Amino acid sequence: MADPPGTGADAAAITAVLTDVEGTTTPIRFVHEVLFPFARERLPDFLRHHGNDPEPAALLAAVREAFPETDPLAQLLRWMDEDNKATPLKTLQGLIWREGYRDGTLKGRLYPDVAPALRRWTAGGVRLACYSSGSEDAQKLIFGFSDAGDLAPLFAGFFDTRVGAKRARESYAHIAGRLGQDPDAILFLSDVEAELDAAAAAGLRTCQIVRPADGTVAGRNHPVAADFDAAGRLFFLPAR
Ligand SMILES: CSCCC(=O)C(=O)COP(=O)(O)O
Ligand SMILES: [Mg+2]
Repeated sequence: MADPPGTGADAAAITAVLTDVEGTTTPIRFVHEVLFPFARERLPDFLRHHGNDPEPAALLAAVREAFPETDPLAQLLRWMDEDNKATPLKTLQGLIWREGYRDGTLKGRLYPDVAPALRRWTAGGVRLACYSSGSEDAQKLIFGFSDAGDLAPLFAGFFDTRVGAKRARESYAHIAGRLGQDPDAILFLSDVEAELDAAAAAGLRTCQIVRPADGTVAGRNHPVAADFDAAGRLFFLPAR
């Protein structure tokens, strides 16, 4: 049987892996049942205590500018209800999670295949980067305070919605430029087909991670792997 497109021994070597978080490295339930409620519960108190600190104040100003008629706290809570990926909300969530990771209340949850694969791939010379709607800080925290130890030093880059939307081709072209890699030497791993379509349109190689525990449905347009071990085998990533 033919190899799926972009895979197989004759395909160009992968020199960088770009990974999504929710549904790819991390169970969707952890994000929606632990991280999001944690930030929602603490948001009013956080703004009371830190609303005048420079970073939160600038984020509140951005919310006010976008919705001058609405109380910023109400707008942030509405975005949370909608799982809206608005940059000020995602940045504030990261600031609130930081307190939880640092005081030991939160620990970043990763699927068990993720940390060993990331260690193998980077030890074998592959550059690793993350692209999530969660803020750059939130990404550093989930990998830095993960249940498999501090994995943040394995990453050469963290990218969030400030580079653009995850379903936009231009975002992936921008990330390839920032990583200094040819797009077709970068493998993007995600559970979401629309994100993979955008990455493929920018010339990146793609693999859909279809985690049974997350109920991900396999699409038709991209090679599919059930976990990082299978993705590594499909794309000849370093195996030891
Ligand atoms: C970086 S951990 C928090 C993830 C998050 O806030 C989120 O919205 C999930 O977005 P993703 O792009 O990783 O699906
Ligand atoms: Mg995802």
